[in-house]
Amino acid sequence: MIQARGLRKEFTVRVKAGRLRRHKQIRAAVDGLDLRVERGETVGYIGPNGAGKSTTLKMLTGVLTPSAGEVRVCGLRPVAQRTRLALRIGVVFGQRSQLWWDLPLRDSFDLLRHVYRVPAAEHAARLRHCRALLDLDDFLDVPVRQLSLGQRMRGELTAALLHGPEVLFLDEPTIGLDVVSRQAVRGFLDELGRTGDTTLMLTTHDLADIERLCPRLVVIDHGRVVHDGSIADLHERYGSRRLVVAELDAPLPHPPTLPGALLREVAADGRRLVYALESAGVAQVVSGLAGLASLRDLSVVEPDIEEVVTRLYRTPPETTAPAVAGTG
Ligand SMILES: Nc1ncnc2c1ncn2[C@@H]1O[C@H](COP(=O)(O)OP(=O)(O)OP(=O)(O)O)[C@@H](O)[C@H]1O
Repeated sequence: MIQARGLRKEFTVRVKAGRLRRHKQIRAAVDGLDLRVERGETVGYIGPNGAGKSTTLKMLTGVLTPSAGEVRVCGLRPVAQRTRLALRIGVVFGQRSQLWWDLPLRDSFDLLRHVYRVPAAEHAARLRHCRALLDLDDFLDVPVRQLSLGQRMRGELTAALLHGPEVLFLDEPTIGLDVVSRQAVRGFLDELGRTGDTTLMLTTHDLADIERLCPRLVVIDHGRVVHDGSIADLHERYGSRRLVVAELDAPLPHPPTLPGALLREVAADGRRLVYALESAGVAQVVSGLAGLASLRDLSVVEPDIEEVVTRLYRTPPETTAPAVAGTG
């Protein structure tokens, strides 16, 4: 559904060269991007501020003309075939609206039916589905300008889906939303992704979005892909470890050394030990500990996505290991 090869976008910027002088410099916001996304995939497209995510989405949706490289979405060239492409994709850019500001949401949806020439029955069925899942009924008759951000975002999602797009692009769909709206939007996208009919590509800074929605993560930095794979691949690559946390009835004279596990932490009173699993499994560590001490409580802590993403963003792109191969 999405294919990009050597995709590049340069911008000319003016940089300071002395007290009053400025000279022009060309900067690549996207620098040779290769990407292939299959039908029905959900891809999280993440990276630090200024990495080139929005610029990529703008090239994929035909808003920006690439400086170099090839790109196809639904087999179409986004800029040259923008009108045809618009019928096959949906776009939700958090900062922009595709709704009519002074009209009630319901009327915006109706207008979109005419813009996209969607048969009435199809339109009604999709709208029914979105109304139910996104709880739109309370504010369907309210002018868009009076909606809260969360209500508007639910309206934007509906608007983007009423013509039955094959690919949905979302730029920060949960930014600025309260907890309830965020959960509603996330749950809706999760369901949409699971049905497998719609290909989803979303940018986000919200790690909960990533964990809930994205079986595949493409991470970019300075316009280049630095990781393409699952969250598990990311943990693997950065050596994230599951932790076994043991609470003891009484402290041991020396915290035990266990094969295949690294002692990470001992609480001041010696009753709480934290082991990071290396080659050992949970069962091995637990039975090792149980043979040496009386255990009060045990828990296993999964590796933290925030920690691994922080480490990934801090690693300069030149020194980042080659990307893990994604699907296709
Ligand atoms: N129209 C423009 N003119 C000049 N530079 C631009 C333009 N648009 C983007 N850039 C630059 O390109 C780089 C990538 O910007 P982009 O908006 O794609 O990043 P992003 O990954 O979406 O960032 P964020 O997470 O902050 O939204 C940035 O350095 C930005 O300043």
